[in-house]
Amino acid sequence: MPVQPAQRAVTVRVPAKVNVQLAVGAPRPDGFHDLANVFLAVGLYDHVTATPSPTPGVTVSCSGPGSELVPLDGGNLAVRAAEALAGHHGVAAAVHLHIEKDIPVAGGMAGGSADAAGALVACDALWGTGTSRAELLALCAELGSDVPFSLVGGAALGRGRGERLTELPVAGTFHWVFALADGGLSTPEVYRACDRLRGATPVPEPEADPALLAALRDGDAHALAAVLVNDLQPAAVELRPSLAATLAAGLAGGALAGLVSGSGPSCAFLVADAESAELVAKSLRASGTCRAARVTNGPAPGATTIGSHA
Ligand SMILES: C[C@@](CO)(OP(=O)(O)O)[C@H](O)COP(=O)(O)OP(=O)(O)OC[C@H]1O[C@@H](n2ccc(N)nc2=O)[C@H](O)[C@@H]1O
Ligand SMILES: Nc1ncnc2c1ncn2[C@@H]1O[C@H](COP(=O)(O)OP(=O)(O)O)[C@@H](O)[C@H]1O
Repeated sequence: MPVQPAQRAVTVRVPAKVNVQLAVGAPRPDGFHDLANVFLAVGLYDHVTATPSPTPGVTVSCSGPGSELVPLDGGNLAVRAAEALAGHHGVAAAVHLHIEKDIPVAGGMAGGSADAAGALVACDALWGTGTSRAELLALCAELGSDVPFSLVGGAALGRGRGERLTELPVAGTFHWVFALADGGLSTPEVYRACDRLRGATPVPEPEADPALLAALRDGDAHALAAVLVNDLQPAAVELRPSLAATLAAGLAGGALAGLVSGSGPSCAFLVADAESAELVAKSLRASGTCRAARVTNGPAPGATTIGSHA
């Protein structure tokens, strides 16, 4: 039976992520790095709404914190996603995307990737193109290394440049506090700084840590805290030395462990429970070492359609 297109606007909710392990290999000839990237989706969300447009093409608007930093042209990853889906199916795109931001922009929490995954799912429903999960994942991987995970959510190990996913079992809920920083860090610049800091030191093949996978599977926050690791952290801290004080403030405030989230500059603190999360967030706010502190938890679901509306 042909898929019936939705006539009205479609809204999709998409989560942020933290990398609980980010093992980075040597640079590849194509400029990317092979990774063992253990993603955990957390409950800070952007919302992407796709509305039929009377004129051909893809337009975008954005609201919420940091929206002034989001490009509103073809450089927007959500616009590229809608264009890629239209191209894949040979349909003419005529859509307006609205992004309601809550994921910090350029914060190492995959906000642009989330918006791309959200736009794919929203446009697919709006256009009734019935794209299979496998096709969606392939489109995601073309858009960016982190985009497949934004679609899938939960927890997953990303191999290759992070786009080849194996979903991971997780028991229970892990509680987190994110310390948000003013301004962003450029992902390519952080990878370049990582290479520079390593110099001629031989770089081992990145491998997922079995103890970390077991901690996720067992829902053991103390065990996870002992093995959190981000190979990009020294580079992020070198580019933004103030992150050292942020990391120290979270630990002094009672976090089990802290690390830079992906390429930064957001810092993620794993805490024992929801009550400790509030205390650590309060302590971080009082420390003056971050712009804001947000309490959340994971795993969170991936891109989820939350409604079709007028
Ligand atoms: C570091 C991570 C950790 O999950 O995320 P963020 O913290 O930035 O969100 C990712 O590897 C970012 O993934 P994403 O932001 O999708 O990167 P892409 O658009 O694919 O690539 C942007 C640039 O980052 C570098 N890059 C990215 C992925 C990778 N495995 N190796 C790289 O060297 C390359 O310089 C590339 O040109
Ligand atoms: N929809 C989008 N939301 C946020 N940033 C976007 C978007 N589309 C493109 N960008 C660009 O991507 C850069 C990285 O943003 P983001 O994905 O939020 O951070 P990170 O790569 O650190 O996780 C931004 O500086 C911005 O120029």
